[in-house]
Amino acid sequence: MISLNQVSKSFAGTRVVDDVSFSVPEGAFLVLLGPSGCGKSTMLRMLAGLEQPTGGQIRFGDMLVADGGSGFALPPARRDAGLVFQSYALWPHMTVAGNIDWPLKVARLPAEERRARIAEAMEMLGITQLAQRYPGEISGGQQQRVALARMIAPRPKVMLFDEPLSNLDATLRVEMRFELLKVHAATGATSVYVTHDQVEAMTMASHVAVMNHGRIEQFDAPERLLAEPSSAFVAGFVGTPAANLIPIADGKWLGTIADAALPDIAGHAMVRAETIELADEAGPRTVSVTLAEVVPMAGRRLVTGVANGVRITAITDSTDRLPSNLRFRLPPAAAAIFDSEGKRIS
Ligand SMILES: Nc1ncnc2c1ncn2[C@@H]1O[C@H](COP(=O)(O)OP(=O)(O)OP(=O)(O)O)[C@@H](O)[C@H]1O
Repeated sequence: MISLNQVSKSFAGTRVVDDVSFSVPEGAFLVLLGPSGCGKSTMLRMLAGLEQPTGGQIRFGDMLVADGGSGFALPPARRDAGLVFQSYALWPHMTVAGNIDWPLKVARLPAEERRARIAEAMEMLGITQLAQRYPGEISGGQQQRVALARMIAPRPKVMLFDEPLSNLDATLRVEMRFELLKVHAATGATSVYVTHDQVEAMTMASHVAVMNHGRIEQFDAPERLLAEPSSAFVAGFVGTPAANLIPIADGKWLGTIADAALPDIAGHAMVRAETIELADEAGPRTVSVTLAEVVPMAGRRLVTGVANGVRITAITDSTDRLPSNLRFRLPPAAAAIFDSEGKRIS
């Protein structure tokens, strides 16, 4: 339903979005995931119509909304798209109901229809009892619910979210993820959600576009990013904990521990934390490490050690004794191999 064809964006000659193409079906929940500065907000702003691409086309269904080549851009108000930011941007002098009513007024809907839509949106976000309060009289989490209600009231076909939960505390953030998905499912809209938080992406998305330096590293279902990362960047960015990327050279782990199973190249081997064992004694594929940290996680422990300056994380049971001379035993085969440019080769 949303499709991008070779979309690029430059600011003063610097490309911040570089040749991006993908499409998602109607009703998808697409997450644009990547580190700060990778171009995800710029992508979202181009979808909203707040920025114009310098190259390529954006379509919502059959409707062309922007074409960098010809300079065509459908104005934001005619894209049937709603946008929610990190800052709630509510009108402080209007009540909750007034804020939600505002886009409906702008769209010149009849008063009765407006009243019904406000009630419906407040009901969906569980804020009916706040209708007559002012933004200054409600909490941050409630303000974000009002911002969401205001966005869905006009029933947009496309919902755009720019890190909408990052101002909320951790508990509220988890709760709001669920609320947001409920709203997404109830409206049937196609959503695009920007975040740098991979947990958010993994728990919410139907499709994820992992971005790095303005390009899409991988466009896939969340579980595929974990199971089959297409680059070292993706492997190191997703997962809790992310997989280890251990340098290899000349068929040796860390350039020092020979292993016939390793290819004779310089690059990185992906090794999942749960496949590393703790060892008391030296043996095949064991690496001496200096203990760096031990972190409890869901009844188990993440044990991180450093070997040759490389941090390696293993998962152990909480009851396992940590050897005084800590060693990690690497698995017989790496889960993936990446070349020196980070491209997956096996
Ligand atoms: N209006 C602008 N003029 C010039 N450069 C810009 C403009 N907007 C964004 N940029 C640059 O484009 C790059 C991508 O920015 P963008 O905000 O899209 O990244 P992001 O991935 O959303 O990062 P963050 O998570 O920090 O918001 C950055 O280097 C940024 O400085």
